[in-house]
Amino acid sequence: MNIALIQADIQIGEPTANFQHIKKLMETALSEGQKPDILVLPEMWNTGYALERIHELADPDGRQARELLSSFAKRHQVHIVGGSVAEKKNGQIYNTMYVYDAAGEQKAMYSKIHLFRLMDEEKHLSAGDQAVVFDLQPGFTAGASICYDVRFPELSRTLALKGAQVLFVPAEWPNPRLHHWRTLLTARAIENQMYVVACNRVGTSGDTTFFGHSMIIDPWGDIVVEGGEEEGILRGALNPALTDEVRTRIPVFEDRRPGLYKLS
Ligand SMILES: O=C(O)CCC(=O)C(=O)O
Repeated sequence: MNIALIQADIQIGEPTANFQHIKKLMETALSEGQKPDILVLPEMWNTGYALERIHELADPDGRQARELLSSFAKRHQVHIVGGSVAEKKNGQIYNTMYVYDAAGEQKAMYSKIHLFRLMDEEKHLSAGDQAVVFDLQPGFTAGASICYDVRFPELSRTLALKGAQVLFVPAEWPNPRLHHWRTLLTARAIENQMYVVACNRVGTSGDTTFFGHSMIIDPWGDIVVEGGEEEGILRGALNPALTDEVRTRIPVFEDRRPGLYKLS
């Protein structure tokens, strides 16, 4: 399965410009190079972290994002793991991922479970309350997570136990924590013997800079591809058989001792 990661710059508080920009980058991903089976977008690509104005800027019921992703997926027959957008639902704001299949049907929806206090997310957003997996193709299951979620091994392990063979991680992960980004993503891949597909933004918002370094890591922990710090499309491929191969070689899931992992 060929994947294209859209490592985009995002303009803070400018949803109209961001919608146009993301659409253009998705078109570029399809018009250049090998046609991808899956497009992946970064976190909060509609508004950026314009949290002070998020009630006014967020997409009501994610309608505009869903319309774009669904019609684009159908027209170009490509799966889209739609990063995440600020979505307004019942008066609350969520950081929500939508996933579409190549027929333009919504396959999954996931709202970020762990809100990032260092950026005051919890003051402005509401947290999701469900761990979500979805099938990319029959027999190849994916797990959803967003940015800060990757610091919680409990979530990725739960997704792996629910069948995930690949973990998607759209992000707005800034400097100076490149070391954490690389290490945590690699650890999640190795410990769960799954692909990790992480799409980070680039550019600057106020005095925060985002370093990109989107990456695909295989179930053995090797980096398949890693981006630089510029905007662009990053391409790589997933081999669904590799997860089973690695899990057979070192049978971590058979060797777990869940009965001993309790606090009391
Ligand atoms: O955990 C981190 O260092 C970055 C997390 C983050 O920026 C986010 O969740 O938006």
